[in-house]
Amino acid sequence: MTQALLCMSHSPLLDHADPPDEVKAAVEASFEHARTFVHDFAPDLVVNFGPDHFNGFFYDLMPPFCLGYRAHGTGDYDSYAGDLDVPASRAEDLAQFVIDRGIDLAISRRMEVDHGAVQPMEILYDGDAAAKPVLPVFVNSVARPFVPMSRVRAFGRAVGEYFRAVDERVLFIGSGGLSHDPPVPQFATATDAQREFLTAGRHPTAEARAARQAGTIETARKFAAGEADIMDLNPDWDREFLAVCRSGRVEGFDRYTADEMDAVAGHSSHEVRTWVAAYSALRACGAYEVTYEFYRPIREYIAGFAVTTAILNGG
Ligand SMILES: O=C(O)/C=C/c1cccc(O)c1O
Ligand SMILES: [Fe+2]
Repeated sequence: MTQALLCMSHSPLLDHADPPDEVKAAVEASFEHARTFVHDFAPDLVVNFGPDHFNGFFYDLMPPFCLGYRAHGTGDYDSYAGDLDVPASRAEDLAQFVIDRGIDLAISRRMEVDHGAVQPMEILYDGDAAAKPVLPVFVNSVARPFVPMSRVRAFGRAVGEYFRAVDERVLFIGSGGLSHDPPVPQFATATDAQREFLTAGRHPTAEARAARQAGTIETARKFAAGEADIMDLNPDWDREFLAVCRSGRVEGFDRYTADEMDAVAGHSSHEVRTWVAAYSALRACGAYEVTYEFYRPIREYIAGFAVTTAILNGG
């Protein structure tokens, strides 16, 4: 009975942008480290805290957290398109446990997950996000209103408490960029057409999907060339966030507020909520130590890009 953690940034631009060779090599080395860590740990089960970018979750019904009893990859940006291997009765059991602890967790019997959720599993398992049994956990990271970070922490803690006494090797994954501000529309500033998409844009046409993706790819190209009008990455903010992860004092996450994150780290910096949930889950299992940390601000990927691993002390 043991637990471990892998938190990493994702970017749909990994295969659609061309950073300098040295950057690509450094990122690939961090992925190789993650693979070795996870393969050595050999999890029986993965708990995957992931965001969504208006591919699976829309404003017609937007929960702060949702556990999938079944899940299917949307295949956006050529990401994994297929069913995940979700142990449904396990998911039902976890949901009841978490709800009994006062967390209003939503559930889905037909969840759709996008690149943000599946990319770590794809990187770990040679493109196969169904390679391991996984409990897919959506953490709202792009669509206001956001719950306070203390609630994300409480949610992660409840998930961790469930696994503390379980006789299995459990890997908590958190998937999200640190500071970044990709061109995902905000409801408050969106056009009517964008608002309709944000509310009910599920299953777009191939043309609509291609246009969206081409827009992001072009923004990334311009951002790397210093020509895009999106907010810059914030390496200082990223390093401070990583320091809280490293400290083991997960209460330190509570000081992050949505308004300040938007202002200094970009509208998608909320993806660190997946990290907060994952680190809080691990902390609920015991004191931990961060065993690996990689960080680069990478404009080509529109991401403060980090990879960390952690194990329980003495683990
Ligand atoms: O969903 C999109 O169109 C863009 C997503 C994106 C871009 C850059 C970094 C990320 O973490 C993303 O999810
Ligand atoms: Fe993302």
